[in-house]
Amino acid sequence: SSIDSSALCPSTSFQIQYCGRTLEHGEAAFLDGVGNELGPALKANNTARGVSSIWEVRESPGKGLGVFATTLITAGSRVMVEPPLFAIKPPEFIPGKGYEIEAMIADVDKAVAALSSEEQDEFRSCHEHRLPNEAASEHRRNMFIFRSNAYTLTDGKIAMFPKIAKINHSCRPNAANVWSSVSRLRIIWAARDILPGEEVSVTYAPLLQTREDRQKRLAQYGFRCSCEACHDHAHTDPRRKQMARLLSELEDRLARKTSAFANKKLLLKATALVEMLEEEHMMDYLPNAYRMAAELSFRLDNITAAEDWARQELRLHENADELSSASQDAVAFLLKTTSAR
Ligand SMILES: C[S@@+](CC[C@H](N)C(=O)[O-])C[C@H]1O[C@@H](n2cnc3c(N)ncnc32)[C@H](O)[C@@H]1O
Repeated sequence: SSIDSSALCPSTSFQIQYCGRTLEHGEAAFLDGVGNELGPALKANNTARGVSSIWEVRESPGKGLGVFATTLITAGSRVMVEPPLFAIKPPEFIPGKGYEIEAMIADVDKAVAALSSEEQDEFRSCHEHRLPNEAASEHRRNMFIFRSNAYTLTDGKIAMFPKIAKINHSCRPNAANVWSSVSRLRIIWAARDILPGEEVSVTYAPLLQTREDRQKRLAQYGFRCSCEACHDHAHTDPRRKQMARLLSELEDRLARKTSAFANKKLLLKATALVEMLEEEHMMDYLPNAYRMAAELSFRLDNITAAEDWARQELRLHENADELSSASQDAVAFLLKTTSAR
């Protein structure tokens, strides 16, 4: 049997950060050193050891376990920060077919065997989804757990984040899920205020798709999403299609030279896209939309507007990690804009 690569990547693949990391190793010793590298905000919320004053893991009706806020988690603040427990290099990915499970089983078993017994317990506490034709035996259990929870990395490796793996999916998630290749940490931050008792959610599928397409992807995890965006699909599907259309048109046009006339029209579209994304707190797409509005303003010689948009982009990247390459890239853009004054 084989796995579709997307099944190992419970999130959209926006830009460099999403589902992607330049992972080298997942060392537990790194956990304690995290705070120093990432600054005071992260130190306060560093939950890598799973001891948190701001969230707890408990039963989520119909979803198995889930992560719940125990206090108000304000928009923009970090919910969870975790280094990889381990990562493996998968066999070759065959387009349209996926990875050969058989070829991965030994590597996953070996990686799990190398963990401490505490870490093995943590790994085995993660959800295991098997397809109906996959026998209920101990054999391959590690592989099934891995497949149900791990994230694909940009360097081709696949990694396990057992605490973050307890977060359930929503097509209107309240948290953003970002990999910082610089800090080698996966960071979950609040896309909007998360109220005490509210479940924390991330997305396992690209959000700018119709309900039907999202459900197809989510079926790989053995559930059917019943979030409010899915319920309300008559309204959300056309909006998400419209956002996807705007995004692809803007990306396409901005990759080329544009006239001032075109820039004015495109800027209106970028602003409309930003508004729709902001309404739904879609943090996977917003930084890109802000950047496009900034770039168009810049092309139109409106430096003040370009700076404003660029600052909005930077703020979102910094919510995750001010040291990330995305933050640094946004700073570079802002500097370029400012020096054009
Ligand atoms: C990465 S795990 C999330 C944590 C999991 N609930 C647990 O008990 O460990 C993914 C699994 O959680 C469940 N799940 C996640 N989001 C869900 C949702 N929106 N509705 C129903 N089940 C969901 C599915 O069983 C899925 O295979």
